Amino acid sequence: MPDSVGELGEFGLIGAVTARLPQGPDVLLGPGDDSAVVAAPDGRVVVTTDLLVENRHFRRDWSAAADVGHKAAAQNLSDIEAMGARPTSLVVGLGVPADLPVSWAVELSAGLGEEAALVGASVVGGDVVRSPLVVVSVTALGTLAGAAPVLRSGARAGDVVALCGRLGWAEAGYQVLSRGFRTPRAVVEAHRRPAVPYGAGAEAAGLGATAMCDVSDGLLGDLGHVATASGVLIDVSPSLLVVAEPLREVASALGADPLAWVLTGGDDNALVATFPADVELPERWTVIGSVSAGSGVTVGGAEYDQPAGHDHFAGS
Ligand SMILES: Nc1ncnc2c1ncn2[C@@H]1O[C@H](COP(=O)(O)OP(=O)(O)O)[C@@H](O)[C@H]1O
Ligand SMILES: Cc1ncc(C[n+]2csc(CCOP(=O)(O)OP(=O)(O)O)c2C)c(N)n1
Ligand SMILES: [Mg+2]
Repeated sequence: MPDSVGELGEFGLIGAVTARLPQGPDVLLGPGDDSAVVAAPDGRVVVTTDLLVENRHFRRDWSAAADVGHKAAAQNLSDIEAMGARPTSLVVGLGVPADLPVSWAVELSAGLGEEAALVGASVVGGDVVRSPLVVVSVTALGTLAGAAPVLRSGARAGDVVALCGRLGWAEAGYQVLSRGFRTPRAVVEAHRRPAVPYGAGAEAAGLGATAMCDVSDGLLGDLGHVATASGVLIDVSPSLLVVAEPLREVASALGADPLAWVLTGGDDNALVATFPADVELPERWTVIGSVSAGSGVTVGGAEYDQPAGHDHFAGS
């Protein structure tokens, strides 16, 4: 097989990336025709899209191709989870330079398929195009299986705020990678591949979550969207947040504040939801704050005076 995608050509590349994509039970027709066909017995489709651009979301010298595939899938699958839905399928728009090794594109595609398979979802189609940088545009479809979607707008005064998943890990990884280090491995891996708490979205919906979103830009920033959409004040209690040991270790080596990474670091794709106060939460959900009348997000009752999370156009 030729080494570069340019030598292989468009249709050779499509053949190579679709060769190893297992198809799950929701797929009626997978890759190969003009469109795919996916079952939606519920009569509604949950759909979301997120774009990953080389050097903005990942670097090829920091992440392997499979890591980028896992990340691109995870970032979209977590948005489906955040509606209280179950992901069923992904379609992938892939822009690649002509000199990209074929193996890189194939491993990226395999990473997408493997991450999707963690929730029983499948890559059902896509597109390839020549591009000066690697660009991965993923659209995810999901099903609510008869349930109501959990919106950002449903939080009510008196609710509790609960978190499922890790926060601050990817930011710690980004900080060490930015300084040319490759360890601690756990945080570097967290930057490369988010650990989405699959199934927790539908679980939260079943427990009566009133509002939910995934934390892609940073906890305070994303809770800000919930507070605004719901017309409430959300307070996060810093004493209820876990600052894991690897974060403390990295922060002390870099002279940084690990709590700031937990509060504002992006890329972890945890789920945060509000629930009526009498909810009984499974172990993987932790109460981290409360909802009251008012507006905005506070930390321990006080305004937070640093940027609340990632903004692609901040400082531009
Ligand atoms: N270019 C766009 N055209 C239409 N809707 C968009 C566009 N970009 C973002 N949105 C919508 O705005 C909302 C917020 O987007 P974003 O912050 O990217 O959400 P998320 O963090 O869940 O990916 C989403 O509902 C998204 O679909
Ligand atoms: C090379 C590199 N630089 C910086 C970052 C940090 N970063 C880039 S985008 C982002 C936030 C999440 O991405 P976005 O496109 O805003 O996703 P969405 O909120 O739409 O899901 C973060 C923390 C990174 N992951 N990789
Ligand atoms: Mg988005």
